[in-house]
Amino acid sequence: MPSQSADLQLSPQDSPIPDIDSDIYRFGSFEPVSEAEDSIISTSRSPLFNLLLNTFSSLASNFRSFNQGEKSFPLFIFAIGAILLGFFTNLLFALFSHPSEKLKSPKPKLTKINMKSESLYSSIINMDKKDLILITTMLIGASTFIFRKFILSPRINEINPPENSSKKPTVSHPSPSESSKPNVERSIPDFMKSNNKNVVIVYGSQTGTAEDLSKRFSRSLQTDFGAQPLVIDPEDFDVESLSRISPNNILILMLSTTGEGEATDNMSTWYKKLISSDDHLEVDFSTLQPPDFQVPSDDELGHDFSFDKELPLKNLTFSAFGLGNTTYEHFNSHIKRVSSRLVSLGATLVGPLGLGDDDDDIDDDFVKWKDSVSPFIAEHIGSSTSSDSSVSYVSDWIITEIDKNSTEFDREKFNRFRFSTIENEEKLPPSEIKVDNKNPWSSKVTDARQLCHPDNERQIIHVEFDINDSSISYTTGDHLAVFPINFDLHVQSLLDILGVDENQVIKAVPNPDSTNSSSFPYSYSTYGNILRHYMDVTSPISQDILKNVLLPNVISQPGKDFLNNLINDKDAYNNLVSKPVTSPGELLNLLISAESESNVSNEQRFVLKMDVLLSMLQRMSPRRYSISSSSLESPKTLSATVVVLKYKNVNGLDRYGVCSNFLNATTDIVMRNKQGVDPSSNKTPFLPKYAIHDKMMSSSYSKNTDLRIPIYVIKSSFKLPNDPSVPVVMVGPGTGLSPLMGFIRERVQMVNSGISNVGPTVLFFGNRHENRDFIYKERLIESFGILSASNPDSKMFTAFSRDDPSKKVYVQDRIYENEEFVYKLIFEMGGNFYICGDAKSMTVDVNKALLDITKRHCGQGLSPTNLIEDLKKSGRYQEDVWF
Ligand SMILES: Cc1cc2nc3c(=O)[nH]c(=O)nc-3n(C[C@H](O)[C@H](O)[C@H](O)COP(=O)(O)O)c2cc1C
Repeated sequence: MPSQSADLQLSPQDSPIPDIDSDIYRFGSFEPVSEAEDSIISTSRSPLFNLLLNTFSSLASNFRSFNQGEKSFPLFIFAIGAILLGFFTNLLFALFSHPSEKLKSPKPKLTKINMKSESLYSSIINMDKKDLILITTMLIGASTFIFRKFILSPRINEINPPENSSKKPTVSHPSPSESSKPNVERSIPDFMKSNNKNVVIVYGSQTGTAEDLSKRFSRSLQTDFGAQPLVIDPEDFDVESLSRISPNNILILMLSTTGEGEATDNMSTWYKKLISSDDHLEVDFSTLQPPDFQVPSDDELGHDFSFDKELPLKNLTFSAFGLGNTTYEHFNSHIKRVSSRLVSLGATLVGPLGLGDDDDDIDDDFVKWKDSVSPFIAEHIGSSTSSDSSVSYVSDWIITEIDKNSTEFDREKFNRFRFSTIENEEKLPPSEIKVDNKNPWSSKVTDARQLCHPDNERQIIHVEFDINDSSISYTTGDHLAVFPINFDLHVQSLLDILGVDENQVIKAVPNPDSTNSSSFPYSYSTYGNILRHYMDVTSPISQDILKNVLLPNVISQPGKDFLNNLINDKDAYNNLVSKPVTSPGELLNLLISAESESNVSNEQRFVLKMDVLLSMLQRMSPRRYSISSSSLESPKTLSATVVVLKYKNVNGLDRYGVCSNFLNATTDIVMRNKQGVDPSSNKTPFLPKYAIHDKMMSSSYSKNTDLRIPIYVIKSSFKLPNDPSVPVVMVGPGTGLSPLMGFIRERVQMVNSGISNVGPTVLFFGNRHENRDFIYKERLIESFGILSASNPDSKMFTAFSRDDPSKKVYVQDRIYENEEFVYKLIFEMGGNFYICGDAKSMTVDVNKALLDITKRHCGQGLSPTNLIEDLKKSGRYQEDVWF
């Protein structure tokens, strides 16, 4: 793969690692400075002044490095202790080691002091009481200022543990506004003004849904109401500029909730500034300090408006839609809190607050909200309705075919297998490259193998990534996000409809008239690569995109009729598109067939252009998996355990999960690269076909070429207890075993490293057949051998549901069989309980089992529901589940 070759030459040792030990030595013991420095310092300042200055600067520098995550909390406390110790030792040493001098010397006259030779003692002795009081006050004052965060808000560390932030690499994006100075490039009103926009849509999205809905909403506001919307990522703009948005314009928030009721990563800076509280779920806004909002200039406000410091968002009007899932405890809490906060700062909410539920039909929730809120928005901005709107379709992209031999062609920017949004990233050392969803790291796949018997109904695979050459770090229980490559079937059908050569170089730049402000990572690519790597060519196209993008590009009446039927009749759309999960290529072929059947003339026939196609498709979104390795055991390698998704749709056609099948295809490549054997020679070829698989398996391709896949890590709160002696009871059937495998290996590692008090580790694992899909069998047996030797209460219970057709057993049955043991570990010994896997049936059944056994064993006077509630509140009940 043509990526990162230069970066890979760098070993982690090449990266600038802060020298922690020397920091402590230097600050704590006042290591002598060089002669040159010495002369400058000693001729200009007294030793006491230097001591104070050094102490303050050491305190400040340590605090800065801790705050930026370069230093862990224990190290930081240690360093501070050493500095203060150094300060007082120097002070006491100076006073007590010169008793004779103290006795002998009368107070020297100030005019006689030779600064170069003045001792610390003499500079102290020269002070009168007032000086001492002044200096002591300064020291206390400065320390209070430096540690104000801890003094005023002692729980800040618990929310943002420095351990996590310490793993953050140096950020190479332009940082969000650190001062309240308006930065024109990061100012929403300035950007709106220069682009002539009157609606700004801000999306907070973790996996792309909110981003996609924002773009759809923007297009429909443009087409239906002649609005001039702009879709932005909050990471690129300053929240402080909201106060300057023109009262005649409108802000629309489209925010999804993630984690346990948390803000998405791209909203985290805005969120922290708006709701800077240690308890993000229950906040009394009146006690919060608002962000340092920018003061609008007179010409930014009409004569009816004024700026009010107490209500800095008084001139702001906004609408809001949240994306959430009712199965989560804190349903849509992100949008609810941000909206209430804006209102508390004076902003006005127009239309209903939309609360989309991903557990049901979030698309439907969005469409209903959009239809109800759009007239309010149009009225606020004084826009016309579609009938007299002149706007129809505006492409998001301007696409130009480029001759590879022309001077316009920039080879440096061509076809990088990288999603990077960072300029000149390849010139930076890997340790300085921040890895996140906008900037994943193409990580080397070091292992990929199938875990189930080849005849099993479904395959589960183990994939391992090497993160040694990147700034990625993880802790056990975190999640891995993977960007897949599309399989050939849908890519090829789109290339055929476009009628282009997939290797033709093209330049794709965002259309300045479009509402979409994002761009491809590199502007030069090929038709084939854009469709393979960057776009979602599998998910069905929504009704409003059919209406706003495709319909305006269809000329023939039969073509329009075909589309209008899908746009206006929800049942027709469901039957033809959503239920069969019809891909964009399949749908376009149906349109083309409809025209052919009606004998539409060649001039009238639909012709697909790349810019129209790109405006129709969603961006490729990363797929999220629980990490199945332990960071204690393998900090530089992480693994995922993935079930390969294949099924037949309502019409009996094959449907494939894009990422799981892609990862499955890598098992061949890895096996060939590792063992030099060609595994596909003796088995039926993989379906669906991936070009990368065929290319890397072809005889002309070097076996030494690394297979690299773009990934990043998402922090999770699914964690083992800090105290290793706490018992853990874990339930994880199927791939639910994934994060629990990481937990088990972590505890094995603890035992192996000599920790003698590792508490009981109990696993309930289940699958269909013991001899076909008992994944990680040998590893589990080995692990529980070690764990039970260290603690006899460490046990593994298995349930294989289809081995005995007369009696199906599931994990919850094993829990009932061992209910006393489970109750004792959780409620009598204060253990943690973990569930991982399918959120619908399995989680419900296991929760019922937990409640039942609690009822039976808790005894009179105790409420089983309260006990379970307490378990949840104290963080001892944790779920990592998927839908
Ligand atoms: C790991 C994870 C955590 C989530 N946590 C919550 C939550 O606490 N509350 C909620 O209402 N929805 C929660 N959701 C549901 C998402 O908000 C919902 O699926 C949304 O459509 C995702 O939008 P996005 O793709 O723009 O990030 C969570 C989803 C995931 C994957």
